[in-house]
Amino acid sequence: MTSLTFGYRLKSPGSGCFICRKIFILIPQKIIKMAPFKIVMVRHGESEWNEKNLFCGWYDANLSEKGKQEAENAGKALKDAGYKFDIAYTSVLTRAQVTLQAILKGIGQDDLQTIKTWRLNERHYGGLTGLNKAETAAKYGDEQVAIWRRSFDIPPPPMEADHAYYDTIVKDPRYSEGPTPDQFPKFESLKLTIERTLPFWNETIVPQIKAGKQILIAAHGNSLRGIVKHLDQLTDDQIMQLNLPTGIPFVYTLDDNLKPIKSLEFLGDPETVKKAMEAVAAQGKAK
Ligand SMILES: O=C(O)[C@H](O)COP(=O)(O)O
Repeated sequence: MTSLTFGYRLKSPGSGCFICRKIFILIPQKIIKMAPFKIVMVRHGESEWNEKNLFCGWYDANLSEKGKQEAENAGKALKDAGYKFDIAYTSVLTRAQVTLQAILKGIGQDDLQTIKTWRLNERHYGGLTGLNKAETAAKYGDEQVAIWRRSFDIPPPPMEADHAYYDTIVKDPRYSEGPTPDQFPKFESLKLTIERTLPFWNETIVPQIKAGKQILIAAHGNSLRGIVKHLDQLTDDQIMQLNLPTGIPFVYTLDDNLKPIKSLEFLGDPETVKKAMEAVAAQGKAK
């Protein structure tokens, strides 16, 4: 059944009152209008490796104490704004999943259907994984680190088989169902990240949006930057400027063609969001 929806919907189609259900049934298909759609995304809370300022990528860092608090706050912000979801998507990495669980607990939806996929993982930081970002900038220069962190298509150096975290990542059983060995990255630029995130967005998430589902995605700084670039059709230069803060949910309002009517609306005080974004940008500068 399809619902007639203008503005923000708090319940899934058909879950409303008897009269509303009747209206859904009686409205002829051709005048049914679904848009605007809303989708909520959130970067995980601060991880223990964010706290230590280490390139993390596919290393499975836990949330720091601050990150757990951020995740709880994100749940509170969504609860206060009245959000309920029909389905959630996250990566296979702990920091995103724990953030999602804290949010779902906060909004009273602990048991929400959740899909986990490696395609929403953080970008793979290759040979930089485990290095301190400020120390790397001191060694190679702020400019080089900015290129590694934020250029669209220049990747970091590969993670070779003798890298300290190679086995931990490549042999991790969570990847037994994918990526396949030839898909398994040794490094990723944002461009490469988008190449594995976008098929999941298009094939799995888009049909759910179009079906009128309320969706929450808890993922990572760069997998989400890829989705933002795609939605807002940002140029390769424009996306370089975007730094997503940890643990602050943001909302996209999309039209029938899934073009943004409103982009990146953070559920947070603008000054706090601005400072958090600046702090992320500054992580790659030598002290
Ligand atoms: O993987 C990481 O190190 C971070 O989660 C994202 O890092 P970045 O902001 O340096 O791209």
